[in-house]
Amino acid sequence: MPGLIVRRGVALGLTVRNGVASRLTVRRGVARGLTVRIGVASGLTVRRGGRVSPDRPARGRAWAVRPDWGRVPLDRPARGCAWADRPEWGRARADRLARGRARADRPARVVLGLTVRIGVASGLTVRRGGRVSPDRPARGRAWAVRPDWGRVPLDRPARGCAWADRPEWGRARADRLARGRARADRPARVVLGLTVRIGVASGSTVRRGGRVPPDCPARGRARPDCPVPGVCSARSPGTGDALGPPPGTGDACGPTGTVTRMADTPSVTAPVILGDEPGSFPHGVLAERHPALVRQVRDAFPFGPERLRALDALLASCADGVVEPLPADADPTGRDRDRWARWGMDAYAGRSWYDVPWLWAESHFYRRLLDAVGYFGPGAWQGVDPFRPAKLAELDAPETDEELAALDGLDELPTEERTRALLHGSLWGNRADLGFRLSDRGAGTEGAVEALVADDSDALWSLLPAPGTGPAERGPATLCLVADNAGRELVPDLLLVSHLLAEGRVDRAVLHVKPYPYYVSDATPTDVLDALRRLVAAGGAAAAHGERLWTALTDGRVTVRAHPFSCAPLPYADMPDDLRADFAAATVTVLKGDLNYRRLVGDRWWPPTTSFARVTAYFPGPVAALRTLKSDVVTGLDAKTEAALDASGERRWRTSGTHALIQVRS
Ligand SMILES: O=P(O)(O)OC[C@H]1O[C@](O)(CO)[C@@H](O)[C@@H]1O
Repeated sequence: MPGLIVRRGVALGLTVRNGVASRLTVRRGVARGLTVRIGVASGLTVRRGGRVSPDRPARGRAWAVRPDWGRVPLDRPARGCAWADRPEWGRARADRLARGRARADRPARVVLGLTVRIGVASGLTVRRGGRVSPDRPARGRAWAVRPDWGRVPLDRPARGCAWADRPEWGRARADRLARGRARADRPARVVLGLTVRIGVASGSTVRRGGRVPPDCPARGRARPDCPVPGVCSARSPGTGDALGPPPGTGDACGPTGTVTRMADTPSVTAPVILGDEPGSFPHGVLAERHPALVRQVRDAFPFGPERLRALDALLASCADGVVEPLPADADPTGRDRDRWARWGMDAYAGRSWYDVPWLWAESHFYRRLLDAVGYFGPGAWQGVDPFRPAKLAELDAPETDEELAALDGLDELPTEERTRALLHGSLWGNRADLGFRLSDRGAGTEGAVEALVADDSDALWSLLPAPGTGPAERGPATLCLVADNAGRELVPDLLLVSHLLAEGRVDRAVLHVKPYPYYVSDATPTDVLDALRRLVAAGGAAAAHGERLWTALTDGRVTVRAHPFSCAPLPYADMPDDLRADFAAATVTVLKGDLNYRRLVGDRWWPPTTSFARVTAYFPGPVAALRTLKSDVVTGLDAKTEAALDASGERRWRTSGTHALIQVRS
């Protein structure tokens, strides 16, 4: 219903947090501060499509008011009445003060806000080694104490005694509460901290336009009978794609245009990972890896002036610019532009690459890179995979020869061991990722903790029929394997499929690959053919697998699918109906790799002990993840494993690819 919504509210909150962590320098200090911020902002956002995500200030929870000029992104106020309010004049950024309910405050048109903050912080930091500047914190200036377990990055407290304190258990993040003196608090190893927060926030939001559920605007508090987190426009016929809820939230549109949580999706959620924290892994991917990739592709082909200009423009944009709509010539059919519009382009165009969900930004980068090289044509470069030379080089590498030759020895092993070896080959094959190698020079260090941080392989095997039982006795068993990288990952994936077919543990396999080159080495149909040829040409046991797969492809027991959603910048919770039906029909769906994992659980700052089964409850059938850890998101760890990883001193255990997991939801 088009309309006007006015919201007002006041929230009071008190948070007391404390923590102790251990190792290394000693700093002591007490800071007291009082900040009063008053902001008035007005801005105008023009959107097409009229989608409005209403505010969801839950009962008893504070919410954020952000007086930004112009663009207003997500506010995610903390659980337990912390609040977020950052009156940045200029580029608006997301506040992620703590885990908790997310609230989208996007299409705000006029925002008035008043925040009073009172803070007391005291702390003790112990450091060994490293460089310590004892003269800061200076008298009269507050500084931040952050009782984080694990990595402690930059704190930049505000001028005039503002203070930042964000006791996240898990990965610490930068606080950039305001411009002002920065102070590096990095290699702290022992941190004791106590934080008291007292907050009062009041604000009002006025919105015009869009579709607003009339029963939801709360006064002071949201009404408990107002569970609708977003409003949908009509479904786009034939695509199955949902329109309406903020892209990447995991919400979906029901057929009537109302928003529903995906069935069984846990109501508790966590902040979406963004790339806006200098020094963080996602930021490094956007700020360093992407420009490096553009340069690499630029040097690898004899592109003409037009392509070179496009690559240079992408180089300038991807590190410092904003997301731009797809140009008209990027997609002669127009279909892809429509898809990207549904996948969030309208909401994100004009925003910094760093301020949109990291998954979205990263995925979109690859789409732009293909535009720049002329992949979508028309022209001589149409359909030329810019990553193919690297993929082929990997297939031809001596390491691949060695791995294929080792297959000959596998036949000696009992079936169970062979099955395990092939599963692990496929799992660890995920480390062979060309994009990842661009920046991961430190990977390879084995830590004190078991490399496999979760192992549900027994549960995986229990989903498949026992070897030797035929489909006549128990109905056909179908494996959906959602592949990840080509080359040295795809080869062991194919070997696993071939083995399971040979053992009679699956009768059919559907191999999902990407419709176009993506994340450097992700497998496309062409890469499947290259891998198959490589197997057949290798001789020995490898060739036998290659021939078995060849036959299975020709008789339909193995099929290859390249669904457009495989290159969508969204979580699987937003998958369209036809893909959902595919997964629903499978006996089990195995998702390979890091990117698929991010999309499966949602690319969010979950506490690592969050139940994998809960966050994947929306998935339409039994699902397994085989992944080496190459980005921050992780779920399903037991508390002991998490503690051991944090205590291990391997600061990059989430991102270095040294650890892996096999997780299953039956
Ligand atoms: O090939 P994979 O395992 O999906 O890994 C790709 C991953 O690599 C990264 O680009 C970083 O290593 C992540 O952003 C992404 O999730």
